[in-house]
Amino acid sequence: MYVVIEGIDTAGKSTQLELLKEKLPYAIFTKEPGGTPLGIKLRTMALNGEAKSKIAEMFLFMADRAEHIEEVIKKYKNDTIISDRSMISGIAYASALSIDELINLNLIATNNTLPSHVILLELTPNELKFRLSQKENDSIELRGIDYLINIQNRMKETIKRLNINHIIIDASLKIEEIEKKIEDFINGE
Ligand SMILES: Nc1ncnc2c1ncn2[C@@H]1O[C@H](COP(=O)(O)OP(=O)(O)OP(=O)(O)O)[C@@H](O)[C@H]1O
Ligand SMILES: Cc1cn([C@H]2C[C@H](O)[C@@H](COP(=O)(O)O)O2)c(=O)[nH]c1=O
Repeated sequence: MYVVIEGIDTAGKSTQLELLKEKLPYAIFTKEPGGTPLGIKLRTMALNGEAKSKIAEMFLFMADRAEHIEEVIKKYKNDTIISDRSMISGIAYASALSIDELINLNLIATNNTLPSHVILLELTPNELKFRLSQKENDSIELRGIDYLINIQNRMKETIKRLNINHIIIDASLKIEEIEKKIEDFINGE
């Protein structure tokens, strides 16, 4: 089982992952970007805004993804893998290209490996504004509310086009309510 938790910055992914770690101690927890030794270096480059070209930035994330698929997802394919982000973020955030072009490029990077379960935490613009105001923002978060809400719409469109098994959860619900919905989805209920 290859489960991914998706959502724009501050949607609550880390909060839910911490709860899942307690519940599923046998699962492999991983993330993009930065789930491998090479990925840690690529993550720093991408998030520090070192690439001036949007296409170069996209390839930094895509190199991270290709390494992550090979070194983590394929290696543990018979286990329960839970990943913070996936190619869905890759396609949604790389808004310089069309979704169809990005699907093709990402299927090369992932060797056609798709998640079996996608959990998307969906934020309202107001809740996003509040949560961003409560933290120090990295170079991507500094792009603002409209940018991130557009990315969230692209995430929904990407999930639709890939036709993946998924659940969209209102990220403003109470933490325990979200936790229960995720648990039921993973357990196939
Ligand atoms: N259901 C919730 N209701 C209210 N606040 C929440 C909820 N879930 C998480 N938060 C708060 O929102 C903030 C962002 O949460 P978290 O770090 O889990 O998000 P994230 O999706 O992992 O963010 P990022 O992608 O930026 O790392 C934290 O302050 C967290 O406590
Ligand atoms: C996979 C991926 C991620 N991003 C962006 C999304 C976030 O702003 C950061 C990652 O930070 P997090 O705290 O680990 O969530 O990177 C992106 O732009 N492109 C991608 O492919």
